[in-house]
Amino acid sequence: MRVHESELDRERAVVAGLYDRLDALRAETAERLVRVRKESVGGNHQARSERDAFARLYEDQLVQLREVDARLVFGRLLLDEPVDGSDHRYIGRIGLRDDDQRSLLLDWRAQQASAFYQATATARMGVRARRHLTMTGRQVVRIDDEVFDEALLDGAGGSGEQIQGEGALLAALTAQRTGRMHDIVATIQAEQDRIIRSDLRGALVVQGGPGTGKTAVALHRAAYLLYANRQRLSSSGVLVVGPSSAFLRYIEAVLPSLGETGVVMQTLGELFPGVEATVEDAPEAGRLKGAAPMARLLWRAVRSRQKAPAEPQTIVVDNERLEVQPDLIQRAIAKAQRTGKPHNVARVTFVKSALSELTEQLAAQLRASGSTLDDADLKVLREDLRTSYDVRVLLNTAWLPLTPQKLLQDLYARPAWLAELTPRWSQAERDALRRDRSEPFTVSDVPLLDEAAELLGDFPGRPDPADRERERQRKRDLENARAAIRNMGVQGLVSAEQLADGFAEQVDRGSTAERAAADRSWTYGHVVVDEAQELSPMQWRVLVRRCPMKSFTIVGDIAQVASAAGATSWEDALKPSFKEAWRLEELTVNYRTPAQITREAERIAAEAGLPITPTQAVREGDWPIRRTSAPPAAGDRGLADAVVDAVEHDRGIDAQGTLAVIVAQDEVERVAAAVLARFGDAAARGASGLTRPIAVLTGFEAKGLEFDAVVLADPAALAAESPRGAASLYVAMTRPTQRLTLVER
Ligand SMILES: Nc1ncnc2c1ncn2[C@@H]1O[C@H](COP(=O)(O)OP(=O)(O)OP(=O)(O)O)[C@@H](O)[C@H]1O
Repeated sequence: MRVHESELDRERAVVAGLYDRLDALRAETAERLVRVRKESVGGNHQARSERDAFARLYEDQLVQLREVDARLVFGRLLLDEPVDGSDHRYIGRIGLRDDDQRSLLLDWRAQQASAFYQATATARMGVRARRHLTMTGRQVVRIDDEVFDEALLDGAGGSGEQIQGEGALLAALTAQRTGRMHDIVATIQAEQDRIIRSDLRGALVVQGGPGTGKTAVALHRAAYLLYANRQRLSSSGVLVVGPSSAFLRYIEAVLPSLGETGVVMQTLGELFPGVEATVEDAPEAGRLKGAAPMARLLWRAVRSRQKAPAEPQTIVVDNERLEVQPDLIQRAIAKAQRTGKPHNVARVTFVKSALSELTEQLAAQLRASGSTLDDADLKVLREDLRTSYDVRVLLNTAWLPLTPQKLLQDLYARPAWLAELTPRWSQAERDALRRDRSEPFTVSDVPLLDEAAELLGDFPGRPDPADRERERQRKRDLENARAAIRNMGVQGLVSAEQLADGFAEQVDRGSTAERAAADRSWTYGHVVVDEAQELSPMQWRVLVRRCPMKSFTIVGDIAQVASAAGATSWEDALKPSFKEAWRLEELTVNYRTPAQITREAERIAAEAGLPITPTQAVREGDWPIRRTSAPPAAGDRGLADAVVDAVEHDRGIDAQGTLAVIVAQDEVERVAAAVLARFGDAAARGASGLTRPIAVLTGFEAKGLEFDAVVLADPAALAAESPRGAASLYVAMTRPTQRLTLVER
C-alpha cells in the first residue's frame, strides 16, 4: 500500500511537470498572439494579411491547448529500451517536448504510442508494463498497472488480455452519461486501435452490433488520419456524415476534445449546398427515390427536356418569315448530345449549331428573293437571329437551361411527364412521388438534387471565372506562405497550406471546413459515414462524388437497418460504388449495454429474424429489465400515464442521470405532452432533450445515442413501425448503459 502511495505521489509530480509545460506553451502562444496583433497596422496589404493569418493560427493553437487540458495525460509505458534518457514514456492527447526537444509526452496518435493500446504479455512490443492514469481535473487519482515482463512479476500475475486497463475502462463505462459523447483515448482497446490506425487508402467497413464502439472508433480514426496525413488532409478536409442533427450534436464535442476542429459534419439531408432537408419521405417514396434506377430515370428526364418540336415552326426575323423544320432542331440536339457534356453546358453547342443552320436558311431565302450577301452581312443575320424573340422561344422550348431544383419539382408535380418516363412503374408507385411544387425537399431528395446537378452542369451565368481567379490566388498565397514561414523561422511548426488557408479566410472568411461544406464540387480527402447501413444506393453515389479517391471509413450494423432504402448486406450496398475494393473489420465487444439487457434485445431481434451479430457485453448490470403495463381500459391516456410512472420510478433510483423515453412515431407527441406536463423543464421532446435529464424521442431519433436509463413505451408499436421488422425495437433496447423499462400496452 505504501509503495502504491509513493508511486501515486511520483506520478503526481510528473504530471504536474507536464501541466507546467502546457501552461508555458499556452503563455508563449498567447504572447505571440498579442505581439502579432500589436504590430502597427501599417504595411502593405500583403504584410497585413500575413499577420492576420499568424494571428488566426495562434488563436487556433490556443483553443487546442485549452481543449486538451482535461486528461492531458492518461498512460505510461515502461520500456525495454530507454528513449531520450528515460525508460518511461507518457502518453497523452498531444505531444509535448522540453526546450531541448526531448519528448515529455507522446501524442496518442504517434506510431510509437500504438504499443500503449496493443501490447500484451505475449506480444510485448518492447513494453514491460503499461499504466493507466485516472485523472480528476489536473490531479492523478488512481493508477492501474498491467505487467507484461515476467521479471517484474512477483507472483502478482499479469492482468487479463482481452480487456486492457480494466479499472479505467469500467470507470469510463459506468460513468453517468451527459447527453454528449466523450472521447475514449485513454481506454481504446486493441481491436479498436487496429481499426483506428488502419491505412488511409481505400474503403474500410467496420461492422459491429450496438455499443461496440463503432462511432467512437470512427471519430478517433478521423483524428488519427488527420494527424498521420496532415499535409494531405488539412487542405482537402474530412467529412463526417451522420443520420440526424441530434446525432451530430451528440458527437460534435469528440473531435475538438482530440484537438481537431477542421472536420465537416453533415447529415444526409445537408449534403447538397443550399438545401437543409429534415423531412423524411414515407417508406414507399423513400425506397423508390433511393434505388439505383433513379439515376437512369433522372438521366432520361434530362434527355426528355432536349426535344425538337413535332411540327414545323414559323418564326419572323427581319420581317422574313422562316419555316423551321423539326429536323434542323433535331440535328442541333444530336450534335450537342454527342459532346457528352452536361445539359446546361452542351446547350451552348446546341444553340451555336441551330443558329448556324438558321443563318444559312435565312440567307438562302434572302438570296432567292434577289439579295446579295457578303460575310459581314451573314454575321449581322446571325446576330439578328440570336437576339430575336421568336428564335429564343424556339430554342428554349427545345432545350431550356435547368436547375436541379426545377427538374425535380417538375418531375413530382407533372404526373403526365413522370408517367412518360416510367412506363414500367405501377400507378401506385408514381402516386407515391406525387407532390406539390411548394413542398420542401426531403432527405431522399438530396441525392437526387446532387445527381441532377451532375447531369445538368452549372447554370449559365454562374460565376465561373471567379473559380479560376481563386486558383491563381491560392498559388500566390502558397508562395507567400512559404516565404513568411522562412522569414519568421517557424519551419516545421506550421505548413504553408495552413497559413495559406489563413490568407484565404481574409477574402471569404471561411475555414477549409466551411468552404468545403458550401461547395458541391469540393472533394474531401476522407469520408467517415456513421450508421452507414441506412444509406440508399443514391446516397452512396453522392458520397463517392465527394471523395473520388474512395478513401472511406464506413461504420454500421446491418441488423439495425430501419430505412426502407437501406442495405441488406454490405456486399449489395457497396458493390455499385466500390466493386470489391473494400475491407471489413468486425467489433464484437459491447461496451455500452449491460449483459442482461443485451441478451434480451438479441433474443427478440433474432426471433424477429434480424441478421444480428451477437455481442459480448463487458459487464453485468446492476438492474434487471423492468416490465410494466398500461391498464387497457384507460386507452391512449393509459400508456402515457404508465410511462410517466415508469420515469418517476427510475428517477427514484437515480435522479441525476440521463433518461430517454423512446416511443413509436404515432404516439410520441401524446406521450411527450404527458412527460413534459409532469417533469417540466427537466424534460424536452426531440434533440433538445439531449442536454436535459429526460428526452422523449422516436426510435429514429434515438439512433446512435445512449442514456443511463431508457423507458420504452409500447415495444410492440415500435417493432411494428419499422419497415424491417424489429430493427427499431432492437435499436431502442440497446440505448441504455444501466437500466431498461418496458412499458407494455
Ligand atoms: N475503448 C473504450 N473505452 C471506453 N468507452 C468505450 C470504448 N469503446 C466504446 N466505448 C463506449 O461505449 C459506448 C458505445 O460506443 P459507440 O456509441 O461508439 O457504439 P456504436 O457501436 O456506435 O453503437 P450503436 O451501433 O448502438 O450506435 C460509448 O459510450 C463509448 O464511449
